[in-house]
Amino acid sequence: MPSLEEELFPSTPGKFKDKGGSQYSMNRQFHRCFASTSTMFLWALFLIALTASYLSFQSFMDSSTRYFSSTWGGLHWEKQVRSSAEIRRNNGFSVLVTGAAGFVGSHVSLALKKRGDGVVGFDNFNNYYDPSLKKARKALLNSHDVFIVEGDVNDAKLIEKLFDIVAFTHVMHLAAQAGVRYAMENPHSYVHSNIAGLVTLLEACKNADPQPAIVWASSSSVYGLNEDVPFSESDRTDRPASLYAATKKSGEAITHTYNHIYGLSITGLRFFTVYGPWGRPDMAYFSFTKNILQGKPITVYRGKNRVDLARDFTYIDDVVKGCVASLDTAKKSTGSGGKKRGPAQYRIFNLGNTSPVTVPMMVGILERHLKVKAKKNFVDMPGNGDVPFTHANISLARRELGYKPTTDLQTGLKKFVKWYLAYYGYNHGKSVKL
Ligand SMILES: O=C(O)[C@H]1O[C@H](OP(=O)(O)OP(=O)(O)OC[C@H]2O[C@@H](n3ccc(=O)[nH]c3=O)[C@H](O)[C@@H]2O)[C@H](O)[C@@H](O)[C@@H]1O
Repeated sequence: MPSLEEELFPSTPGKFKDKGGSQYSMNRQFHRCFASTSTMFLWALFLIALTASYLSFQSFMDSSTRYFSSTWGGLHWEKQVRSSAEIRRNNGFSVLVTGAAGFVGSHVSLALKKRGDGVVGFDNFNNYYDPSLKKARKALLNSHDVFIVEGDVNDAKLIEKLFDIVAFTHVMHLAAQAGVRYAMENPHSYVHSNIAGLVTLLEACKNADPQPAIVWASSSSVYGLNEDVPFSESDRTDRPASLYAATKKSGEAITHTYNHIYGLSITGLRFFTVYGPWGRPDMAYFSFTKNILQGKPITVYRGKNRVDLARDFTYIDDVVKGCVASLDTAKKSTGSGGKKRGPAQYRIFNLGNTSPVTVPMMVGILERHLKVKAKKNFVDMPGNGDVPFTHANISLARRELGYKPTTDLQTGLKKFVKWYLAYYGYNHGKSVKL
């Protein structure tokens, strides 16, 4: 005899043999029908309860994850933000520096703090390159009373909170997914930081009252396949050679929209291969130094017809002066309550050095400073987003910002090598840090 369970939930279709007809059969059908309706009802209830408990569990998990992983909030945290933002000079600024634990961000933060501006840093400490270097930069900034908020530029709530606490006069937006060739490995990280993150930040700036003026990092890579030298701001930038360049170019278009609709004051800076102490380990001069000291070979790319690649390498201190001058000359944003009250400033500047150096020449300078011969493998430039050369025309920045780079590659790399040896020692990664 089949059990009730078997009757209600027959395990095989073969069990339904009675096609009906008899009273007994009709009763059974009625019973079956009633039983299946009430069962369906019970099941529906069960599913609703299950869904509801799943949803509340999810929201509990969300809030608890946020609570546990959150490194922001609370009275002490707010006090740190406020104190870091304190202005200590007449007519000084309070600046939110995104990417403050990064290469350019840490240098700019220090320069601003040293002259008496209030600086609040912001960084997500991601592991694109060794986060311990970012932590070391953070420690350096902390020792100069610059507090770095740990967070992602996509975190709208956190940015909004920062604007609630501090009426930032300026935002120096340097947080980005950098690196030209890595874009082929991890394309979405570029969209996440350089596009989505940028929009989130601009939304917060647009809503802030007063609105800050924004200075942000574009890139020389936007010139892409441009062949007019030197590169001028008015040259074509619609032929990017990498997704990285495309996201920076998009950033220029996006910031223009926010300037046009909401009156945000915008200055975009096209950096040209910035290098120096506390630099980025993913960049060629840095990774070459590491390999040369460890006796490992380096790969030197060559362009078409074996032409050497060249870059307008720009020293960090020169770039910092350009960044600070951009903040100093930025006009106020004109919007409030999400509405533009009048036309706002929109600028783009090249911050380069105006004297390109070939990659093999850069290696030669490193060899001299390191007193070690490099093992060079020359390889044809892979089609991975690289451009053959960059060369900045800086007349506009000179005229409008008083920008005047003073450090040649020889001098700048000497300072870099000195820092590198003090920081890592001669055998980076193989011996104890000095
Ligand atoms: O100024 C810019 O627009 C860009 O400058 C650099 O990009 P890049 O000039 O490609 O800098 P590196 O990655 O340090 O490369 C410098 C040169 O060395 C070459 N290289 C790189 C790596 C390598 O193993 N071998 C090699 O010959 C590259 O082809 C390039 O010509 C930065 O990485 C970007 O974030 C920045 O936006």
